[in-house]
Amino acid sequence: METTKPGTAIRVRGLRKQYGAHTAVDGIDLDVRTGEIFALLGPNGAGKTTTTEILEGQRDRDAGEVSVLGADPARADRAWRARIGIVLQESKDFAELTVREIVHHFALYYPAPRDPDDVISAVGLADKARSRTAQLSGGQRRRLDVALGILGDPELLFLDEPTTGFDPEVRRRFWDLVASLRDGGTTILLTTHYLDEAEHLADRVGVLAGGRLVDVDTPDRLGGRHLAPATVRWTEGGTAREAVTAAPTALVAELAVRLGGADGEVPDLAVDRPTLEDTYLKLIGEAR
Ligand SMILES: Nc1ncnc2c1ncn2[C@@H]1O[C@H](COP(=O)(O)OP(=O)(O)OP(=O)(O)O)[C@@H](O)[C@H]1O
Repeated sequence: METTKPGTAIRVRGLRKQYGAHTAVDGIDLDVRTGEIFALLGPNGAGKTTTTEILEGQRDRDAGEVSVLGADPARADRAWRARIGIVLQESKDFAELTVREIVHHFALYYPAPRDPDDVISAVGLADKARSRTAQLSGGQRRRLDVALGILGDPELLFLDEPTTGFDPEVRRRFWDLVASLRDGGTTILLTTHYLDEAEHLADRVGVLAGGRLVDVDTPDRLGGRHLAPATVRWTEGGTAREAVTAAPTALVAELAVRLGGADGEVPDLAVDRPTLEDTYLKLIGEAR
C-alpha cells in the first residue's frame, strides 16, 4: 500500500461495498486534501452515505484501501475518533435537556474540547442555550447537531446534508460558519443535494452516480464547465435572438457596435454559461 501523502486527509483506492447482490459502491478512488471543503454530490441511492459511513468507521467495506487521518477507519481507536467530528442526517433526541446541558455534557467525552459556550455562540444558539431541545425549531436542532460535531475541535468534520430545512438566512450564516472552520484548518467532507451550497462552499466537488465517482474537480471546472460554450441572447429588430458561442466577448463587442443605442446598450442582452446544476445533471445523466 502507498503511504498517505502529507496534506492528504482522506485517501481511498478501489473502495467497494455490496448489500447482498446490490453494489452500492463500485470501485471508488478519492483524495481529500487537508484543509479543504470537499462536497460529495449524487442522486438518492448513489452511495454517498455508504461511502461516508465507511470513512467514519461506522460501516465495513468489502474491498479497497482507506486511510483517514493516516489510519484505517475499520481498525481505528478512540484517539482517532476524537480527531473526527460527525454530523449525521438525523438529529439526536435529547428532548428534556437544555442546549447548554447537552453541549457541556458531550464536551466531557473529548480530550481537548472547545469551550462549550463558545461553540453554542458559534452556531448561533446563545439565545436558546437555556431552552430544552424539544422547544427548538428544525433549523435550530440542526445547528445543535453541528455544535456537537465541532465540539471536540476535530481535524476532519463530516457533514451529511447539514442544511436540510434551513431558511435562506440561516443557511447563509451556516455557510459562513463552515467556511470559518475550514479557514481555521478543519478539513470538511460535505454531502449535499443543494448545488448552490456546493458551489458556495466547496473547494472541490465529487459526483457519485451508481456507486462510481464520475468526476472530481473545482465547482467552476466540473465536467469541463469552464470550456462549455456560452449562450448569448439579445433583441434585434423586435425579435429575440440567441447564439451559442465559445467566444461570447467577441460577439457582444460586435453587437455593441452594431446595435448599441445612444447609451451603448444592446437590447435585452444576456450571457449564460452552464450552471453547476446543468453540469451536474448532465454528468449523472451520462452515467445512467
Ligand atoms: N443497509 C442497507 N442494506 C441494503 N441496501 C442498502 C443499505 N444501505 C444502503 N443501501 C442501498 O445502497 C445504495 C446506496 O445507498 P446510500 O444510502 O449510500 O445512498 P446515498 O447516495 O447516500 O443516497 P441519499 O441521497 O438518498 O442519502 C442504495 O441503492 C440503497 O438502497
